[in-house]
Amino acid sequence: MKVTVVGAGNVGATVANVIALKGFASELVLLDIKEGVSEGKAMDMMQTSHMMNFDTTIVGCTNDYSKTADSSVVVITSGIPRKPGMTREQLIGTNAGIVKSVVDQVLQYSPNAIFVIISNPMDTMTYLALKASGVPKNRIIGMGGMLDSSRFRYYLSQALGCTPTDVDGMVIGGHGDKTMIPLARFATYKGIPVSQLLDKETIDKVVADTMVGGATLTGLLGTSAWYAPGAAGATVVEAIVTDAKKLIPCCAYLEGEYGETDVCVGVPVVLGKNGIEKIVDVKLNEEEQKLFDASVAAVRTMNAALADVLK
Ligand SMILES: NC(=O)C1=CN([C@@H]2O[C@H](COP(=O)(O)OP(=O)(O)OC[C@H]3O[C@@H](n4cnc5c(N)ncnc54)[C@H](O)[C@@H]3O)[C@@H](O)[C@H]2O)C=CC1
Ligand SMILES: O=C([O-])CC(=O)C(=O)O
Repeated sequence: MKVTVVGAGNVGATVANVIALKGFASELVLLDIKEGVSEGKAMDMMQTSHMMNFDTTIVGCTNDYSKTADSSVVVITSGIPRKPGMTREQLIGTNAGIVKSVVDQVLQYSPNAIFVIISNPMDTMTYLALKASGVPKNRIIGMGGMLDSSRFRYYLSQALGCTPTDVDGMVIGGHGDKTMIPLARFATYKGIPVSQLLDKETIDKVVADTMVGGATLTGLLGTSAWYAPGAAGATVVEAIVTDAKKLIPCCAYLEGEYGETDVCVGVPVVLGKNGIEKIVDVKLNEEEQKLFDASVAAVRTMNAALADVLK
């Protein structure tokens, strides 16, 4: 299957590299507007193929959408990242125009593509991609929850003194410093509820650290993170391309689920060859539902800023 990644910066190049290493795509196209960068990164990755044992053909191109024709999945990472002290929401002014123009151009050559939106503010960019394109809702997926859940598992493992692979946990809601909802009530260590192993104060700190996980890395790196975001993007693509029916929290368009309509926000979904094949409506308790409603309200406020782009 052919996969395209638009934006060959930190996140896009990492998504591409992890997809190649995983070996599930036959062809991978990397596209950027910066002359030569995609071509150079594609060539550099291809020169690792015999060492890393993958057979994916990676092609780089400078803004040539004909090379992306007939892609099954298109990942959008184009746009600016935040700098220390900024919120993701502050990127909307620049990124909305970029994301809309990329979606339009992709559709000219891949009318049946499934989109995975990564550019920030991701929930609003996902809503924009859906509204601007008219593509059915199952084919527009925002990536945030996979990454946030992975960070949640990491912080839980640090608190438990174990490996993150022994921990399960999910983050829903918006992909923002204040809108994320790590579902501590459902988090487990090898099936044991973490509430039996960690005190409330420790769990509260894990939740707070998870919510600002991206901001913490931005403070350390001077730009936002890419290894975990890249791996998370590739994991979402893998579930679609391999028709894996995996349950992964993703940003999805809601039409009544969780009591919300006309908004894209993070919820657990089943991913397969049709993109979002099912939204799993988890029974939230009163406190979690309140957090979810507040998260959706914040995302809606952000979406209102799209009025001009969507005209
Ligand atoms: N949803 C999520 O979980 C995450 C989202 N992000 C977001 O992903 C985006 C990319 O981040 P980075 O890769 O770190 O930034 P970056 O600056 O390293 O790369 C962005 C790339 O997009 C390219 N670009 C800009 N306009 C373009 C256009 N019209 N067409 C094609 N390419 C274009 C740039 O030339 C650049 O190479 C940011 O908006 C960031 O906030 C980052 C991490 C996680
Ligand atoms: O923090 C950022 O701006 C980038 C991002 O979405 C993340 O790493 O979670």
